[in-house]
Amino acid sequence: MTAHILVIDDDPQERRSLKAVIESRGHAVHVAENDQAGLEVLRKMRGEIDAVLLDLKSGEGNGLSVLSFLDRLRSDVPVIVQTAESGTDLAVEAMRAGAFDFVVKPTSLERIATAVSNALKLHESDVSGRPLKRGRSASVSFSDITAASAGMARVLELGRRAVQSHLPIMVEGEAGVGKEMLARAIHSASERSGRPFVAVNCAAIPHATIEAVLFGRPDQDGADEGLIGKFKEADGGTLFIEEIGDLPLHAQAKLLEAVQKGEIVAAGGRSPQKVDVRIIASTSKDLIEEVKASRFREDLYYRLSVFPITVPALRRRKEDIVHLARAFAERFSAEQRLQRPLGIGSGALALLTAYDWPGNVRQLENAVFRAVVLAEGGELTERDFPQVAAQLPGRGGPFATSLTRTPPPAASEPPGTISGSPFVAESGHAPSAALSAAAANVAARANVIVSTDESGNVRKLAEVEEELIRFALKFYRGQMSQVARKLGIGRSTLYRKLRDYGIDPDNPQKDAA
Ligand SMILES: Nc1ncnc2c1ncn2[C@@H]1O[C@H](COP(=O)(O)OP(=O)(O)OP(=O)(O)O)[C@@H](O)[C@H]1O
Repeated sequence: MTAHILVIDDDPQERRSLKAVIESRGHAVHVAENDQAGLEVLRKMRGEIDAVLLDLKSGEGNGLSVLSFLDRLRSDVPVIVQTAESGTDLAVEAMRAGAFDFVVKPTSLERIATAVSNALKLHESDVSGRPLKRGRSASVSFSDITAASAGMARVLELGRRAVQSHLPIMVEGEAGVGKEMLARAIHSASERSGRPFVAVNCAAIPHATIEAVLFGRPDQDGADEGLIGKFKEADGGTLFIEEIGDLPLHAQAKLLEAVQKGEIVAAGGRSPQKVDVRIIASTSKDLIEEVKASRFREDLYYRLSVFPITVPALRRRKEDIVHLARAFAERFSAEQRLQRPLGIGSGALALLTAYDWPGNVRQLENAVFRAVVLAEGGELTERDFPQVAAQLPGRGGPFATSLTRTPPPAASEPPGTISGSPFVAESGHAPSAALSAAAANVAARANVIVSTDESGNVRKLAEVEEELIRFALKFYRGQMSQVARKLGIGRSTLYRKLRDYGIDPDNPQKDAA
């Protein structure tokens, strides 16, 4: 299949070479000499560009505007950024802004061509195979929500309680933490589940039309088509109002009326109409601050916040990461019709847990999706998460090589390394001491149990068992029955093991013990 690749580079010589190598792979190449020209091509060919190869420069017009343009379009076009070694900060910024991959110059044209093929492979499965935001119409139940942490257990408990009441709910939390998923689960578990769940995002609708979108607009003598409005669409069901903090003040007054009286007045209309809608609002902003700054009505705030639920950021519930990653790998393996679900190696789990995930669960979901689509082995390893590795501080020379999947390590290179920085070794190879020490270090921070010791040998079973028991005691806050149940052993066995290992259940940490 011929794909359309946009190359943005100010060096005519580079443009020619890149064009030649990409065309030799059978793709059509469009070139632009700067961001502005690149944006123009993207605008004109909207939907037709399959991947962008972008040269990053420091200073103005550095290429980041291209990423923010694609972000605004909510476009999934993968962008590969190229940077000189001195521009790696910019590359990290680009990865945060959603770049698919980056290569550090000088690099071979071959490597760039591989980056482009990977990007196309991913883009193709994204477009053809993947339900973009978990099949918008699919119903979600509480059991679909992966929740291993105490923070998420609390969220689910509140969510289940909220099902019983008819009060409006306010779901707070950063972008991508799972606010909509929770709202859908509440709806599905409620007596309204047979009626529509309608979502509307205030941040995505121009202020001038938001009243009509929410409350409808009557057909004005056939002058224009009327709008039914989200309230009416959701009648009998649930209306999920996302980013409520972005609702303009004039629409806030109408929403307050709707909440107080259960009636709406269409935009430009006069007569009120009854509606029966349960409102779940969400916000990633601090609404109290918005109230203080007079951007949000206080009375509306109190009306909507009678049942607040805060979904914690993923970095505050790192215990969930391993479970989420495994669940996503299983789901995407099935979606990609792999014969067997891909597992995730301990090194990769340590890496994923050590990272802070500013884009929360959505970012993790996308990283696992990318890894599953591009995976070559039966198990995902650190190599399958180059964007994460690149952003972790304290990794030895993360920018020394390309983030693109590199060929298997040469005999002299220790296995289990990415970009020259060590992690947990893959099975079958004895890792170097430095490698294991670094792995243990990260794992200790990340609550992941490492399988090899400082000299690179497999650790004793008893040591690993002791570590796991200490972890479980901390994790379940000393709830002995829960710890025993989760470890799959009886309480008396647990007590015996505590005695054997000299673990104080009230103070399970080794240093303290
Ligand atoms: N606990 C979870 N278990 C499984 N999948 C999850 C979980 N939390 C979030 N997700 C997935 O992560 C993605 C983002 O979730 P969701 O859209 O609910 O987040 P959000 O907080 O509403 O984001 P935004 O504010 O940006 O709209 C979705 O694809 C969702 O299915």
